[in-house]
Amino acid sequence: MKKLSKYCLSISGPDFEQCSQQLQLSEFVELRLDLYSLSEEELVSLLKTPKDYIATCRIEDEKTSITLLKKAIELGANFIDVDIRRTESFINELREYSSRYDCKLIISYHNYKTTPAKEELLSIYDRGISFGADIMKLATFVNSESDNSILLGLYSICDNLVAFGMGELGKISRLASLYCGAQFTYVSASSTSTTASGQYSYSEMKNIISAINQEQDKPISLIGFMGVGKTTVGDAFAKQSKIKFIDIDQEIEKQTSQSISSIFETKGEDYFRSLESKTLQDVTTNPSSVISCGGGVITREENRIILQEKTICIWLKADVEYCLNQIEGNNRPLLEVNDPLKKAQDLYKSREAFYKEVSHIVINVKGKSIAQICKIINEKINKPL
Ligand SMILES: Nc1ncnc2c1ncn2[C@@H]1O[C@H](COP(=O)(O)OP(=O)(O)OP(=O)(O)O)[C@@H](O)[C@H]1O
Ligand SMILES: O=C(O)C1=C[C@@H](O)[C@@H](O)[C@H](O)C1
Ligand SMILES: [Mg+2]
Repeated sequence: MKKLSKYCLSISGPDFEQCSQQLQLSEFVELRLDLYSLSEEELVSLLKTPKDYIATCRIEDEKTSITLLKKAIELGANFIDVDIRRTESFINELREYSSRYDCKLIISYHNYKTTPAKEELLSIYDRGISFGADIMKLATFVNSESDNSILLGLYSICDNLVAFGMGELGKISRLASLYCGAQFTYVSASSTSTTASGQYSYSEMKNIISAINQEQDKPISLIGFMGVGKTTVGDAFAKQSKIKFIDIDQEIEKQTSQSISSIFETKGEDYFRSLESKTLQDVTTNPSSVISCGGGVITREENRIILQEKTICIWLKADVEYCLNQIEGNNRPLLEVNDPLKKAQDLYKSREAFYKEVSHIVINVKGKSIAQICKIINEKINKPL
């Protein structure tokens, strides 16, 4: 089956004109056959839509519902939605009929009053799957924040699940479900044409998700103490993700044709810090990149603001001994003193709070291979959509 849109627009109708108008808004829709008043001809025209759709019919009378859903299956429904409270023969007949076509079965459970306990929801889920559901849908009324946690927590245990809360308090779960593993979420054509309580409108949901994606479309920056692995991990992660790698120290060396040590020696730390700030400012405009920073980048406030606001900032964290051990034999200008361990400890102490303040993600790297660190980065920044 081709990839479906994540937003299933539930068409409220009720007449043909309204249905047709709402249908224009999305590539994936739910046709609520119980909500419309259509002529036979209009119904057939609707069911023949080239859009992807779920056919749902909540008319009590099982004979009428079966006739309508079978028609939808024949005319191109991608899914039919059947309530778990229907008789077994109803579910079996439709499962058998849909399997003859390219149509999947959603078995749905609704509770318009409350969200049952996790164990009860799991047993309903199991029952739906044992009836042959391709997707099990759980929609329950949310009366408290913990109800949202119950619903969203099911995603870590159940596959092929679409679970979300109804009502105002449950609204956020309709969005969050996409980030937990739901294949799609239901939206309405507008705030006045919802088919269930708490639905976002299609445009509202798209705007929120596009804002979240934009927020995630920032370069990744790696910060942390000298020798912790920023350059090595950054380079490896960029190669693996096929995105650009920029190392601020290397960038400065390229631009000045001078080594970092030599800049420190001839022009001093302040001069180096200004070059570092300018370079950071320039390179953070590239969204698809990994930027490895120098260990002291967070000492300037202007840099901290950039890292925090314009990048997804990852602190590679380890103790000073680990870091020094990694750079043994390599010169770092700030550590060319009589007692490098003491100097490094003092530097670390003065910087630790800044690393913490600026970073959005912290990774303890001690004892982890470069590949393991890259895997963790991938998991932590993974974009759901
Ligand atoms: N997780 C790791 N496992 C094994 N070796 C590592 C790991 N991380 C870094 N190294 C090694 O440690 C050394 C220092 O790493 P790297 O130069 O990437 O640190 P850095 O954080 O960029 O330091 P600086 O702030 O001084 O630029 C390198 O030789 C690198 O190969
Ligand atoms: O910790 C620091 O202040 C530094 C770290 C290195 O990456 C270089 O940027 C330079 O040695 C300064
Ligand atoms: Mg480095």
